[in-house]
Amino acid sequence: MREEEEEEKAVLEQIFGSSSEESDGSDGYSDGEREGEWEWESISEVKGLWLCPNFLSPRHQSRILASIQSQNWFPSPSINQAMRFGLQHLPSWAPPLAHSIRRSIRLQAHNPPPFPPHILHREPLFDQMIANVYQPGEGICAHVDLLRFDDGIAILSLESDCVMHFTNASLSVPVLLTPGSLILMSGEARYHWKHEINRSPEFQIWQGRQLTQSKRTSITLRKLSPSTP
Ligand SMILES: O=C(O)CCC(=O)C(=O)O
Ligand SMILES: [Fe+2]
Repeated sequence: MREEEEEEKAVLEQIFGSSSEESDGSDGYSDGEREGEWEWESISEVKGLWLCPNFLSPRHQSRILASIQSQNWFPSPSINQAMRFGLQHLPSWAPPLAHSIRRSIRLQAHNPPPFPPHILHREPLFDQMIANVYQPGEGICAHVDLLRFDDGIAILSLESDCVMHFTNASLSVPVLLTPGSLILMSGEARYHWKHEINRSPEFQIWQGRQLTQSKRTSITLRKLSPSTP
């Protein structure tokens, strides 16, 4: 095994556990420890929006955060975003994460599934990543992701709870994003609804409860549109 491959394997094992520990033995890496926790919920008001509240264990969340820190993606408070384009430039934990997303969807018999088959089976599932860091009070304005990105977007939340609102012309639908949760957007949710996080008050309210704000990190995984030059 080449040196880089060994290094890669070590990083993956550090983040996701060794394959002998957690592999199902059939299709490579599997986040075996988590499989019982994966429950996909459809957000019924927003077609194409799905939430898996316990996607990543606290241990796996910490390992991803430690990897981000060790690679110094955010060397100063003024830098709050890191982007990677191209499969070969994604962090080593991103492909296993994509694999787990696929596996979690295949394991559940939802109809329609959280990602439609043409997205679920594309290769690669994602080739672009953006990591965002939000300090307390910071969020993101209502937007639809750029069309240079294809359908089928995943957002992993880390460190702090927040409420994300999905809005269209007449409705605003709040969704609680807890650390370790993952949302998937496709179709209408991706193209016809805006998403936004307003943390400008010192707290957000979820079902009458105040959510304490602290630093939040999110990882958005997308696929570049085929037409992108
Ligand atoms: O931080 C988030 O959860 C959302 C990020 C987002 O919407 C984006 O990067 O387009
Ligand atoms: Fe977005």
